[in-house]
Amino acid sequence: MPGNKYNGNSNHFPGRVERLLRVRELRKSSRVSHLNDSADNCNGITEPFELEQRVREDDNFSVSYVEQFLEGAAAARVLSEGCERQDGRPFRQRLLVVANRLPVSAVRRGEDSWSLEISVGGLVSALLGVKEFEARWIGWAGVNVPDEIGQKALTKALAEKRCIPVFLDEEIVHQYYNGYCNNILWPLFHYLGLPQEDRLATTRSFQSQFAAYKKANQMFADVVNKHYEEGDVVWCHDYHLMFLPKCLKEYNSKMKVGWFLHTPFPSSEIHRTLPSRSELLHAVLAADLVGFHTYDYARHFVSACTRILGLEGTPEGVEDQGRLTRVAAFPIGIDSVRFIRALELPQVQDHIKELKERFKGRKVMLGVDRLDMIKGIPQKILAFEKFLEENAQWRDKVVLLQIAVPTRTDVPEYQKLTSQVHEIVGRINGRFGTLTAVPIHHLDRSLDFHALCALYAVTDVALVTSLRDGMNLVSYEYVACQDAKKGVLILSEFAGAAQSLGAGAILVNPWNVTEVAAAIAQALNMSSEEREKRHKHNFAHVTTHTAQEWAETFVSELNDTVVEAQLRTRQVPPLLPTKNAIERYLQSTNRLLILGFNATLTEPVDRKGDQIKEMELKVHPELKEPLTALCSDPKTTIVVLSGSDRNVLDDNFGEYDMWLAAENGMFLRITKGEWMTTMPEHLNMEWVDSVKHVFEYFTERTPRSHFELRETSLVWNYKYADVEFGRLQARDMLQHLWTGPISNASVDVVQGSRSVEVRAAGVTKGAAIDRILGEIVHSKSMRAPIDYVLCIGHFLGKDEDVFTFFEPELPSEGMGIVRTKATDGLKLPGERRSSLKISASKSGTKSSQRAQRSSPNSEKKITNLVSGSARRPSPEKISWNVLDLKKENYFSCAVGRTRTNARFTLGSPDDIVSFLKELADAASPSSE
Ligand SMILES: O=P(O)(O)OC[C@H]1O[C@H](O[C@H]2O[C@H](CO)[C@@H](O)[C@H](O)[C@H]2O)[C@H](O)[C@@H](O)[C@@H]1O
Ligand SMILES: O=c1ccn([C@@H]2O[C@H](COP(=O)(O)OP(=O)(O)O)[C@@H](O)[C@H]2O)c(=O)[nH]1
Repeated sequence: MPGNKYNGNSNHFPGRVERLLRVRELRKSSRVSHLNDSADNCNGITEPFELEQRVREDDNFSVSYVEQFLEGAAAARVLSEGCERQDGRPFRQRLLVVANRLPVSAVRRGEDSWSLEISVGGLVSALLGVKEFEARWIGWAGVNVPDEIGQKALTKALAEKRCIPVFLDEEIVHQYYNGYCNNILWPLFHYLGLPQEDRLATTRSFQSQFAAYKKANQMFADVVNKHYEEGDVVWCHDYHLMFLPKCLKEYNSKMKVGWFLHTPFPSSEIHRTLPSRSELLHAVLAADLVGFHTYDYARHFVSACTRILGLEGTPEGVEDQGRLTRVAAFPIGIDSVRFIRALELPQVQDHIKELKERFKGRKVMLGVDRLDMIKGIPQKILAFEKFLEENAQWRDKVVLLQIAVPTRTDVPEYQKLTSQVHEIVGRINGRFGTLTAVPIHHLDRSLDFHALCALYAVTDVALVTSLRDGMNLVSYEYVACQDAKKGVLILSEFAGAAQSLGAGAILVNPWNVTEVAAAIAQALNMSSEEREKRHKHNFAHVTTHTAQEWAETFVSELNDTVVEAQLRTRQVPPLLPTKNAIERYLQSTNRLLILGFNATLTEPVDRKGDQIKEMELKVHPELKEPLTALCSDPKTTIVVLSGSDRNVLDDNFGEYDMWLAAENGMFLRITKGEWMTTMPEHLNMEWVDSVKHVFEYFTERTPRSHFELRETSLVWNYKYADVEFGRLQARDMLQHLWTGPISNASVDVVQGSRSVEVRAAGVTKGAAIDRILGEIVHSKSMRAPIDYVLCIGHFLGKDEDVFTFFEPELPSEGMGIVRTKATDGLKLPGERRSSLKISASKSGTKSSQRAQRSSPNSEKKITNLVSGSARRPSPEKISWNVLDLKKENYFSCAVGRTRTNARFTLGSPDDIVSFLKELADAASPSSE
């Protein structure tokens, strides 16, 4: 195959980790040199100072911060390492960030005037921390703009902030954002289950919401496509845009597309309840790189793809027909410097003073959450109530400040939550409050950045009790602002942050109100030494694992994933050049077509796999005509070479005029004649009973696995069993076969992707082929050599020796098969061709000799193996080149595999059908 092992290319391609380590080093040294450059800067303004200066100068801090980010002040240094444009200027990679929400929400002030306010939420906070790229942000401005004047004016206002709007009308927002995103995906991904469909009005059924979701995603894609320039990196964010990678790749398969999920990805058992589960997974898999906050979420995603879609999960990601979607964990961080520096600002200091005064003599606990059911606000307040109940001495000495930012207020579940929280807070304040003080201060609003930083800095304990949370940046921000006070973080074990801040925090199960109450007591009573130790640990994490690091790592892995895919593609043989294969076929005089059966000529089955249907192999109904036509051509010999047993081939191909080679060529029959065996005479089959016991044992213990007892092999198949259990069982089985009592038997154990096969040693399709050829040549009384070979199949690695058997490009030395290079006068200078000399007195004798060579234990004679099968009598001695094959006339083709020895590939049996139809049409007498 071009570019495969025969090329002997010894160039060293650095592996993925090697490449990523290099990029990381470059990034680090670039940062050092950047800092040095900045320090040497004559006006002395380094980037953070510049930011701070702007903060001081600008009342509207948030918008200026957005501006600072979007102006790409620090530009794309990382990826520009070593890359200069021809004009010597550094290459700047553009990053298109695509998220449902823009970092600013628009408020209409007049027909053509708009003001912009920063959007609240973890995604916005994190991405604003990313300053290394020349970024454009594409998203929805959070407002319906039906008129053209308004749209134009808003587009212009946003363009100044390097934001590009996607205009979604009210109905779409209702069905896509409030409906599918926030009423279906959001609760499902946070383990809150799906809403009952009958609770929704008919216009809000799953179907219509999903249709709106797809439509909205296409609208985002249209805007990206409009602004995309070659070389850009497109980074899609979150559950709102799971369809986007697919839409983008359909438009331009070369686009570098990454997708990152900010929420948890739930266990596959939860995801599989979603009616559109498969479509969504496939759409995400169109991306080059898929990222999650934690390894757990990544693992759940891969497992959903293997269990629901039946794809292969590998340590790198998910593989579908040779294409890999890389899946990995990229824990997000915050721009810690921004918080640390903000604490020094006079307005923040003023806030801090005020707060200290206000809560003098009391310990202050803080909760900052969007008012969302995933944040566990009711559970938090109930735990606080329990704490007050059990610790009367603390009642007038502690206060809980709960900032509950209103969010998704159009969704009924969120409205209900607001009332529920108000009710509980009222009850507790009524119960424990005094005339002058209440234990809970509950605010239904957001705070500005400075007020938030001040709160983070003065409070003694932060209480994060999310029932599930993708990461939870509030916990990071709290730690960043606590370097003076060293407050305690109580953190839900169900927040992604628990994996990174778990060492320093007190981890709790938020559902266990008693445990949380105890954690509150522990935090309030903690010694300063312990607080310091815990804080130090988490502070180190928060200040090193920043939002910048997160984005740089993601984008550099995305770039690298594309490089890796290109390297992989180079190793993948090209698609079968069908036109050329047909042309060469028409020009040749003695053609041999070797066709596999299973997954080559079989009827397509539903992707999920219907076990009963699939186990009964059926030839593709559309192949009837082309096969009949091709078989009737006297210049063409067709052999179906399969692992299946004789009955299966009889049932499927009995009506055609062709050769059937069952059990990997151990039995051969021309359809007009009897079955004969080409089996080596002394093939040892004494192991069969022992292996059968082993297979029975594993089949009994592995639901939905089955085994097939053939005459020369046994196959245990676990394709329909639980994939992970099946693999474990296969491992156990293989261990036993390799090391147990039958390990010395003369067998080969062949591992398929979801099967284990045990065969007599030396039995392969390649080993059988010259015996088969001998019989065919003899039976057809062939006198002219075969000058065209087409060999197509979905073969196990071990059987791919049938591809190499005919390979004119291969040196003949060292091959276990009898082949000679053509040396006759027909050979032209520089011409490569394969030839096969049949020189033994009978093909069967030659075959059995070879089988003996490859299996030292095969001296025991095979007896009565097949009743009713005749061993062919010796054909008369023939000694001539039966094969005279120019490389241009050899077409080996793997079906549905990309790692192969074949020269070419085809994707599926459907492609074979189209090709054979075309071939038969071209060869039919009417088209001549
Ligand atoms: O824009 P909204 O619908 O009002 O919601 C705000 C954001 O909430 C979610 O944030 C998540 O991202 C954070 C950063 O990665 C993470 O720390 C947090 O755990 C997540 O809940 C949502 O994923 C965003 O899309 C929303 O913008
Ligand atoms: O009044 C507020 C309350 C919160 N936040 C920000 O909202 C984000 C919340 O992110 P988190 O990851 O904790 O949860 P999410 O809301 O994204 O689910 C944090 O960056 C907070 O600083 C804010 O800007 N103003």
